[in-house]
Amino acid sequence: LGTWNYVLVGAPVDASGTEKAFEPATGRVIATFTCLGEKEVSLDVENAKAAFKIWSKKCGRERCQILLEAARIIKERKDEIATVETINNGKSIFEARLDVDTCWQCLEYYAGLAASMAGEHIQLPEGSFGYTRREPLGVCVGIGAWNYPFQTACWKSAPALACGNAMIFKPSPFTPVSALLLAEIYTQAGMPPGLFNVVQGGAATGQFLCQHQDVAKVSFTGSVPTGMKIMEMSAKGIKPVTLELGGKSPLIIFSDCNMENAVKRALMANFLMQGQVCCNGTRVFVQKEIIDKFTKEVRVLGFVKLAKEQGASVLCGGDLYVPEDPKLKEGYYMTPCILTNCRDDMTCVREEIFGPVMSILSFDTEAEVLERANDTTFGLAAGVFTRDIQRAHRVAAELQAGTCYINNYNVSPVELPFGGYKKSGFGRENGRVTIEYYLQLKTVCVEMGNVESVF
Ligand SMILES: NC(=O)c1ccc[n+]([C@@H]2O[C@H](COP(=O)([O-])OP(=O)(O)OC[C@H]3O[C@@H](n4cnc5c(N)ncnc54)[C@H](O)[C@@H]3O)[C@@H](O)[C@H]2O)c1
Ligand SMILES: O=CCc1c[nH]cn1
Repeated sequence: LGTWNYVLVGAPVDASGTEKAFEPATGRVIATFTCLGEKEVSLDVENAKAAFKIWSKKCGRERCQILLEAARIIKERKDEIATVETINNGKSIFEARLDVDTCWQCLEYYAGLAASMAGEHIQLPEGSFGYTRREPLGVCVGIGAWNYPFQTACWKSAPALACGNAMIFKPSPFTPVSALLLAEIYTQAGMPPGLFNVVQGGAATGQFLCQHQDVAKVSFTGSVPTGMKIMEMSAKGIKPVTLELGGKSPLIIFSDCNMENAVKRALMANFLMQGQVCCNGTRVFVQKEIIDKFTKEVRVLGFVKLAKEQGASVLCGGDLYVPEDPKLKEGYYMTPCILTNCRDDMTCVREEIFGPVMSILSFDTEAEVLERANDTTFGLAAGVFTRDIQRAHRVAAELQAGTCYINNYNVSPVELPFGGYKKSGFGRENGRVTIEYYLQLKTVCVEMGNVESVF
């Protein structure tokens, strides 16, 4: 790929230094970029405001057409986007391609909704009436984490743009590259310049964006500590905020489950994307009667899966791993780790590790496992494996999590809302409900007769 130097908005006038982006597989520097300062951020907001004026006047059908064209281009450029993502993020090309699929699907989905957004007509006495208009918020800011760089940019921008907003997106400084491809694609599809802008930088640049008086909303994906700061800054400006934060999600496996499915999905719930998925089911509660069988099977399948990927005999221990290929010697690797005999009070069970580490915990009864599963400050996701349909729904209803999976884990169809309970955040991405987070409601009250004064 060579080395890139991106300066996105004119010449930097008060930029706060540069950052380097790496290829985790080899450790090489693939991009150097300027972290934008307050003046560039303001210039970007001005550009976005100008674009918003044009875009917000378009009808839903017109916005739909442009989003559909962008979705088509993403499909056409799928391999290129996935390759960039793999180089910069380190995920496998197979997973990166799946991510890109979720992105064009997201654009298609919100394109479909764009044309159907409508208010209500309400009849009042004496022929008077009211109606509601669903209006965009203005310039929205999206701030992303590094684990799903292109997907996060799409999941935030598609509903925002479909609703008629502009968006300024700041990717993580670890993964600054693929969001630029999205900006290029949106422009190619026909969006006005400045409607979707990418701003590079770290915490300081993020703060300038959140604090800008003309920013109407912030949608943030990242860790709980940063989410708290974003919420504080947004509160000062009375700005609505969406927080998509971390988790430590429980996956409950009852003894009556289909063992093969439970084992396969427990692996997916922990080792997808090197374990760096926010909703991973890293606390695996297994009912006592089957814990020995489950532990044996999960290890066997783990060995097989890894052996296939790496072509070698594999450890299951969370050690640093140095590949034999000399090109990969400077990269960042560890072997997947399965911990058994865990207790609820252990740090590995309580805190988000954000790496390939599965903790297996034993339980006896449904009531007990529910109490233990919910005993966390997080509430992003949860899963249950059982053949008992009543129990499946009873448990899903009791789990304190924004997404509950029954007999599956770690699927994120764009049609279903995704987001957290408790400290895992609030607001949603995906699904019809997300348009509520990018629209404001105006009531128009219309008098058809004469009016009196009480004075
Ligand atoms: N719930 C979800 O949908 C979801 C999805 C992906 C990742 N995550 C979570 O993200 C975390 C990992 O991502 P990370 O390490 O990049 O998170 P992070 O909180 O360190 O950084 C996220 C983003 O915030 C920016 N940032 C940092 N400090 C800031 C500040 N003071 N003001 C404004 N912006 C600031 C960073 O530059 C980055 O772009 C994990 O906890 C993971 O669970 C959640
Ligand atoms: O990392 C969390 C976001 C996500 C979950 N599944 C796909 N993307």
